[in-house]
Amino acid sequence: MADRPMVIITAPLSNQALDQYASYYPEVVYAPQEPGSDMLRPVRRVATTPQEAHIDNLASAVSAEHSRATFACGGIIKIARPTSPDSTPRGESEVLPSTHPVTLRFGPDGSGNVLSLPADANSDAFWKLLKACTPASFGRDGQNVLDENYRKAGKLDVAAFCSDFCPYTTGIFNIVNQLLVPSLNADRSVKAELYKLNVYSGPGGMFKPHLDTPRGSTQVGSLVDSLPSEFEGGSLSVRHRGHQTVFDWAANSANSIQWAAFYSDCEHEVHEVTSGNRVTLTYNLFLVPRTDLQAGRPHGLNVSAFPLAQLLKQALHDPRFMTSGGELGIYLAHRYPHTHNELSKLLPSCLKGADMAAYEVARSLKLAHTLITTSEDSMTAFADEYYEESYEEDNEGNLPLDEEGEVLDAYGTYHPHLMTFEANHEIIEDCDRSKDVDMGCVMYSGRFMWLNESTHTELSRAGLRYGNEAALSLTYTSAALLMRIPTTSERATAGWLSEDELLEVTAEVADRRGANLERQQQEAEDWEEYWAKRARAHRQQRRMREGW
Ligand SMILES: O=C(O)CCC(=O)C(=O)O
Ligand SMILES: [Fe+2]
Repeated sequence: MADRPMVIITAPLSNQALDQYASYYPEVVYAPQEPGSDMLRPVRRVATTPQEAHIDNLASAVSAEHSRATFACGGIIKIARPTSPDSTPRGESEVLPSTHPVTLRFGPDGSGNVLSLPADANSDAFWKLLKACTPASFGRDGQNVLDENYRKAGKLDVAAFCSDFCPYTTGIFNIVNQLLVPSLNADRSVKAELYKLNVYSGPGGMFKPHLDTPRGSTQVGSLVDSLPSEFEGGSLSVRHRGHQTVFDWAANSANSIQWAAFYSDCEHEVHEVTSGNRVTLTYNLFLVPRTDLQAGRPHGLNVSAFPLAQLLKQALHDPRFMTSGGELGIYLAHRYPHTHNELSKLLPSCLKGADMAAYEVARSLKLAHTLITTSEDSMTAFADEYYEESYEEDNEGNLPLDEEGEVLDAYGTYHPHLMTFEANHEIIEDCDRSKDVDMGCVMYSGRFMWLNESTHTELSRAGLRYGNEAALSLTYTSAALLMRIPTTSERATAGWLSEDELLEVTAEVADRRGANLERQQQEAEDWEEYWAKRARAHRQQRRMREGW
């Protein structure tokens, strides 16, 4: 096949699949998928054509954006105690921000009792707080459950307490805003809404791995403030795409407020509190329109300065890049809450970090683009149904299929969303191309190239089942951005290429096609056999993973 399938980065390969694969791509370098794993994956392919060089460059720009993406941040604010200046070393108090002790009022009407933290854990006021708390439930399989093996904590709902601690005045909020909402799009900001007071008491207080249940489509994250109250243990681990940040607050717990903020799609857990009381305020972080813009103030980022934008531009100018057009795909770094079939409504306004950067790049280059869901859970049922009805007739053979008609990529890996994508295409067949983006669908062109891998299926499995509240109608989904790359002739019309460049590449392609026809046929047969084998292995893996 002269046109080798152009999918560049995808799921790991098993050793078994390697031999066959290597005969087609001898230039690939393989490395273990993770330390100790016997699964290997291609990590570097030496580009042999201009087309491959563009794809390599774009892929590394995407991975750089993703790895830089900040998913959690945190800090400390000392409690200044004017009555006992010695409790805070001099030099330190000058450098670190400080605040006053925190006053809590709680009780049925939020005002019956008063507790000022820090306080003696054996004091009456402290005991009253512990007594006022009720056991904290969490969401499991759509139900609110109390299970002390999964979460052992007390809680006060927001209506049952008030406090004079404010994340806005202490500066926490500004940091969260700067770090978690990149200033790409100057008309957005984040707002914190107080959610609960929790007490994790030692020994035993903890909350096992979970994702915070999204409480609205604009929720982007959570903020936890640990109030001054001494405890041991109780560290908070936050994970995202194989990276982990641990917030260990025990050492400074007695006399400071310590905080952490993280994106909603980060799995996190509170490790066991071994002694003392870990008292926290939790806030939900929502995206809101920014209101502090000043007329004439420069805002917004120059998107064309992104490496991805520059490289993509170069590629579009090159007549040898994706000659017959296609879809360039980027799996998003974050997951987003959405209701079924409503992804396009909620996104892109909620896109975060690297995802937003990629989206803005597509937009600024005026490439048709869309966001598709890639979560198996929500979409396979739809895809299967579609397949039953009409997939076979509609498929032109552009994508490799296994014996069951599942869509595979060039490495034989099953991508459920490709099927979904087909289905979308069918449904919007008659619609106006210019409306594709609004409708959340894209014309199917038969060519997909992925610039990165989807890692979400492996990560945060707990998040699918455990939330901090029973899930309502919202769930998290993995998603991908697809950009439609125009064919060379479309690019010539749009001014990306000159007529001469176009003629040159058209002649080149015609020559190559003629000379290689016979070899193409042989290779196509080999590929078909390879895909069928790979699909069998993949299905077996899936069955094993899902315990069929
Ligand atoms: O207390 C913490 O550090 C985190 C609590 C938490 O994950 C939650 O309330 O959902
Ligand atoms: Fe949580």
